[in-house]
Amino acid sequence: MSDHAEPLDKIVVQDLYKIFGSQPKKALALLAKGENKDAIFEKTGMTVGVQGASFSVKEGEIFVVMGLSGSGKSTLVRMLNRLMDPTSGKVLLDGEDVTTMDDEALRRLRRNKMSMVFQSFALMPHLTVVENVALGLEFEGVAKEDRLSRSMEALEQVGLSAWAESFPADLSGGMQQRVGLARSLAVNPDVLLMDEAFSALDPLIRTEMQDELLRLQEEHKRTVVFISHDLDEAMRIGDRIAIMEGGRVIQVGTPEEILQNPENEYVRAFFRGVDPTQILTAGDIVRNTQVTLIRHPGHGPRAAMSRLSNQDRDYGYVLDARKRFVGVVSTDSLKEVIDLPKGERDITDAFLEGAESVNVNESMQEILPMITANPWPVPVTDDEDRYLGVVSRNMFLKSLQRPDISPSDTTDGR
Ligand SMILES: Nc1ncnc2c1ncn2[C@@H]1O[C@H](COP(=O)(O)OP(=O)(O)OP(=O)(O)O)[C@@H](O)[C@H]1O
Repeated sequence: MSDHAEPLDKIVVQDLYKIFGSQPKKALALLAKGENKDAIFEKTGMTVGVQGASFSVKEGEIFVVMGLSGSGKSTLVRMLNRLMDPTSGKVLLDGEDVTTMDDEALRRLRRNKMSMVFQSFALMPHLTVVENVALGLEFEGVAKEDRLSRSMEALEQVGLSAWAESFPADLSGGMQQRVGLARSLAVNPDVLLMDEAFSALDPLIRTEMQDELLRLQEEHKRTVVFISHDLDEAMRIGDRIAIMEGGRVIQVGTPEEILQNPENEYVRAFFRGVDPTQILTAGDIVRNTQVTLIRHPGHGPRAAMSRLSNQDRDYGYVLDARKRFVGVVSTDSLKEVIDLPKGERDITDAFLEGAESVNVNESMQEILPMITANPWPVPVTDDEDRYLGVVSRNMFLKSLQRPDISPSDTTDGR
């Protein structure tokens, strides 16, 4: 039983379509007949922006929408707050249908619930930083004192309160992007829509902004829909990723799920570019706490079994008397051994194949195939073959989000 209730669906998208052109119905009819985007454009001159998108975004998660240029990411996300009107389908926010909202309801939605951060937005050079942040609120008709205090709060959240009275020209590119983020945060939205918000930044500042977003999430847990065409970014910040191809959402899942089970060649091609694995070693992310260690010899299968069951684990690591890692046992295999005639019941019989250990210095690139192929975590040993801990797929993926590991301080040979 879990202590935590499942997060609620914050946004539910149901069979959403966007056709650009004068006769959308004609294009929808052709889509229904199974014609594809290119054929429809050729026959009718109409462009299929998004077709049949259905998914939900959970409260508090960072949901990344990823895909090649022209795959429909921006169109999809702009329909969430009705910057674009869908041709058909529904978008529910907290159960309320956004697609049927009138102008007043839409204004309220954008003022209180959903705000959008763009890749490039113009800061007014003659306005101070805090006035620039307040601009969004002014636009939404918020009273002046309220505007300034909310803007100061937002600047504090992005670490720029000391710059409130400065002018944009005094700020670096990264700081200016923070001002853009602060502008959206000032609305105090439940939902942040971020359209390639960090793509124009140089790589170091981009990583810094990703960390900033993750830090803000720890404090506030907003629901974030983040468009990116960059897998590293998606894996680093995304709780789940939706992959778009030719207007369709072809796969939604955690990075781990997609990595393990890519829907098609297009998705696989994205994940071929997984790069951060090259800069992390197993030792960087090894963790001792997740496993139960079983001494061998000395513990019979029954004792090992009870240790595992006591801790609610399906597997344990077996060490020899000198604490060297010798293998893995699962409860299933232990059960089989317990059924053997007495005298033959050795824990060794229960060792699983494939739980090869890796050295602490091996890079994640090298152990990634093991991590994806095996259902259990991969044990990590030091140069003297002493067991140190395990690396699991989950930890590997999580490690991409760890701000304390930066590419510059993870080197091979540590
Ligand atoms: N206003 C428009 N009028 C006509 N076609 C459009 C319009 N906006 C987008 N499209 C088309 O819809 C499709 C999806 O475009 P969209 O901008 O949503 O893709 P994207 O994945 O966000 O691309 P990018 O990464 O380049 O921003 C493309 O074929 C595009 O040409």
